[in-house]
Amino acid sequence: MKGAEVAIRVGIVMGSQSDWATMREACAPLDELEVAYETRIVSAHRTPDRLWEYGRSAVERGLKVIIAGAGGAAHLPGMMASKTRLPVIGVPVETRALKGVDSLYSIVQMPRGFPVATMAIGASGAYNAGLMAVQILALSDAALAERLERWRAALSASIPEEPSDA
Ligand SMILES: Nc1c(C(=O)O)ncn1[C@@H]1O[C@H](COP(=O)(O)O)[C@@H](O)[C@H]1O
Repeated sequence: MKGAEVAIRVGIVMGSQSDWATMREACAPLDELEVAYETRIVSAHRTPDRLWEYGRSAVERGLKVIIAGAGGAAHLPGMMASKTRLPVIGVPVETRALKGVDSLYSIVQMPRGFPVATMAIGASGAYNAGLMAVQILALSDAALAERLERWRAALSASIPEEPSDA
């Protein structure tokens, strides 16, 4: 749900347009569970002033959670976490040279005091980042918690008990 009328609670930022193919996966659970979000390209390396302003204004703009995805020398999630007290969920984007292990290590090894909740590499990590944002918001939103419970029950029910050849 790309927020127009409703309050935007989740900010999805990524280091480059080239991350969008991965980061769009984070939108799926937010759309399904009716959580408004915005998407922005913000780079610690290429647009440091944009990063600073985004992190500085995030709380006053009403955001509750930030999802940050980047690849390679992925400093964006950590730098975002240094600028805002909002929870930052990091998504390591897969890279050609090092398969995203470079991104993962860049994001996950934060110094004590400034954590980034780091997901798995790639599209599944981005999807889970969206879901994690929903879970955080559901802590203080009973209607969302209810939708999330139903969504989880439906997912569990869709998993077959036995494997099949089909
Ligand atoms: N890791 C970062 C940051 C950052 O961390 O600030 N800014 C861009 N990038 C990454 O560079 C990769 C290649 O970007 P291009 O495809 O634009 O050359 C992307 O995965 C992006 O996240």
